[in-house]
Amino acid sequence: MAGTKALLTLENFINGKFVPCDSYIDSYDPSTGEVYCRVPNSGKEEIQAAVEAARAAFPGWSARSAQERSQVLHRLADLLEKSLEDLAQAESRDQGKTVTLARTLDIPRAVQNFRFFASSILHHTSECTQMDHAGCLHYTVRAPVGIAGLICPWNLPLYLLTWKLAPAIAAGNTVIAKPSELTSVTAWMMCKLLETAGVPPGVVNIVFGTGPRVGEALVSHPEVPLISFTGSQPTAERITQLSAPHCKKLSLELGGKNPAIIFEDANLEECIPTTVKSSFANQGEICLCTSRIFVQKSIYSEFLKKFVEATRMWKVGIPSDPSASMGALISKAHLEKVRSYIKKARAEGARILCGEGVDKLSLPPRNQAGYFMLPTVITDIKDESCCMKEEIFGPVTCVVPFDNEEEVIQRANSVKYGLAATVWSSNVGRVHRVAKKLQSGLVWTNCWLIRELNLPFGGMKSSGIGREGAKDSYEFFTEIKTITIKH
Ligand SMILES: NC(=O)C1=CN([C@@H]2O[C@H](COP(=O)(O)OP(=O)(O)OC[C@H]3O[C@@H](n4cnc5c(N)ncnc54)[C@H](O)[C@@H]3O)[C@@H](O)[C@H]2O)C=CC1
Ligand SMILES: N/C(=C\C=C\C(=O)O)C(=O)O
Repeated sequence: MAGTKALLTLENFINGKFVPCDSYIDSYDPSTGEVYCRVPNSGKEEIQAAVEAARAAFPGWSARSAQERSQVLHRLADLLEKSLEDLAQAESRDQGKTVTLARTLDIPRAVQNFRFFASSILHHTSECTQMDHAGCLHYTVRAPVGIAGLICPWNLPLYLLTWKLAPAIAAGNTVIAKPSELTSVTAWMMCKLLETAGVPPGVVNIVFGTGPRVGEALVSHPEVPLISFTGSQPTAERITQLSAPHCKKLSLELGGKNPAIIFEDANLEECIPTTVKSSFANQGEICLCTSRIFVQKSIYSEFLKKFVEATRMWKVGIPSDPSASMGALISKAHLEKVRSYIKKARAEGARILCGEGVDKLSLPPRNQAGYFMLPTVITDIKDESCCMKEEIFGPVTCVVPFDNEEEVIQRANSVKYGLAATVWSSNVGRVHRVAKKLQSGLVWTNCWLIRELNLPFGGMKSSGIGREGAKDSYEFFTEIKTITIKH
């Protein structure tokens, strides 16, 4: 345990108050490898207190009109926006990503999440049907489910927390959220804004700590009927097991092994920079990142040469460096895991074209113990290799050739995941055909990560269960009832 004097110490936020905890976990600055923060190591007791607060707040919050709740969300968005720079600096320090990315992606999207659901909650309609022969009118009503449990990962901390929190409270639920123990700071900072925004005590409770301890206490609690989770597949399995005895409603947003399919008629001027970005943005730590690049044989050599050149320009630097495209990975353990995949690829006879073990990474002395690595491109690798099958979740991408459309669709679909794919071609018919046949919840053609928050987001196969978005999140965070009126 590091000396605690200068360390930032977080507290749980329960019933509108910051509450200290009996024990704490060290949290590291990924760019230096030093402990800089202490995160509450909460457990069952803290979850019980949060459940009591959320239960007490539910009748009042759920009885408010959608317009009133919408106004609160708008105020919270405005307050977050005012703190954008502080939040961006904190997110970067906690997660390792560049300040530029936090400033231009993470925090703006957190603000947008509140504004988006503040607006969309006002526009839902319900169904109504007539049954004249029986003299009946049928209609549906929706009601908030109750206390929503939200469990979030470390890669896009405030971005993904607010993507769950905003629709949950907009729909009238009260919430207990558990951020990742690796990245808890911006959630704690957001708690300081809740009262000013007009969020009543107990509506939003944030309990910090590890998955096995506080995460499981939340999932197992009988008064939490709904869990929204983003993270890894093994954790999703555990959450499913613990939820089963209570028949909980589950939304599981999991990993991917996302293909990019690049046909010979692709516009390489656009495709190459976008595919570098889709492979390495946020250090490759986004579930939507590309990690298998299939390139049609006739342009394979040209693509590979230009792609490696462009990857070498994707600068790794300390997170505050405005010219850096990539910062540090989340943890030492994760860095080692990512590196181990490159070792395995090399042992299998694959070629590492740039990055780890090939190029030299230069860092200031203070950052030598940080969790940095270079973006790495692997080729001459078999589809059966673990690097082509498993989610690495780091700055590593594999490039392989293909002959024709049917073959590449079959190969792209040959993994257990089905989250996101990109297709590059100027043939509109082909783009439609291929997109339709890919086993993937999201397909971007000639682009990547252009998000329309109204439409369903989520994966098929082992990439998860359920979808998030305007209508989908509303349906998940509410229960529907059919009412029949005989007249
Ligand atoms: N969105 C995604 O697709 C993400 C995928 N991952 C994948 O997962 C791998 C491992 O990353 P982790 O942070 O370990 O992911 P994880 O799935 O263990 O963690 C995600 C969240 O679940 C919580 N959690 C862990 N065990 C739990 C349990 N038994 N009950 C309830 N909550 C629990 C964690 O504390 C964290 O808040 C990554 O290398 C990556 O491959 C990680 C983060 C996000
Ligand atoms: N769920 C993840 C990303 C979501 C992005 C979005 O909603 O735009 C992830 O990386 O885990």
